[in-house]
Amino acid sequence: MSMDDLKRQAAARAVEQVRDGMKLGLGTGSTAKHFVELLGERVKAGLNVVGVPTSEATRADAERCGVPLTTLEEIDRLDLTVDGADEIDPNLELIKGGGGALLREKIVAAASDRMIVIADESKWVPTLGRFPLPIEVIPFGLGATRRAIEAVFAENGVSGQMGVRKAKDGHAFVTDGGHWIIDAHLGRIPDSPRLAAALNSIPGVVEHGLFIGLAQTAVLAGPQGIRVVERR
Ligand SMILES: O=C(CO)[C@H](O)[C@H](O)COP(=O)(O)O
Repeated sequence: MSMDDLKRQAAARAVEQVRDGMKLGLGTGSTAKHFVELLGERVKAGLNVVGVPTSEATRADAERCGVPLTTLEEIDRLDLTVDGADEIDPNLELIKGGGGALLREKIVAAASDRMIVIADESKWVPTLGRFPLPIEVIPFGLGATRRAIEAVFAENGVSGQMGVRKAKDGHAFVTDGGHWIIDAHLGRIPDSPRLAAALNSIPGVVEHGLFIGLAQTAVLAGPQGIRVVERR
């Protein structure tokens, strides 16, 4: 079974949690894309839902699949967000942002009563940090922001190479919000809630990929089947 088959299986399990009338957050990435496609099939069969997309890519996918869309201006809260992740630890803390959509993903997850994270088993880790931590920054004053990030890393006992993410054309990758992303190769983040709070305090940091206390459920698909982990 391919990795993509596993991602689709996790997405299919999450679609089972969707009820008629729900307001949904629609994640970004290859796993979330399966969810949008499967949701679109149910909408065509008569399911009544609305979704808030977490990226322009997901907006395009949802439109293609016939999933009705709304915004967080038009509605106050979402019932459920389903999104992928780059890493998931046993406390259901996450690293997200490999696809560059972390800012909208976090806004949407925080506006949701429940978040289900869907992934293949390879995303499950004992400790976050093997995947480079994405940090979304304002391009202005980048040097100062980088130094402030380095100082926060030192205070939190982590270190590693940092680089501005590049697009395929070699220029800086620009997020949907018009910002840049620094990827920090930390290897291991012993206290992710503490690091997350410290990064939030840096001027110039718009958002970071540590999702703390947001996911209630992880649906992990592996060769042996599906494992569902609930927040303790
Ligand atoms: O955070 C994300 C995008 O910003 C994605 O959810 C994350 O990168 C996982 O992607 P995939 O499902 O393609 O492995």
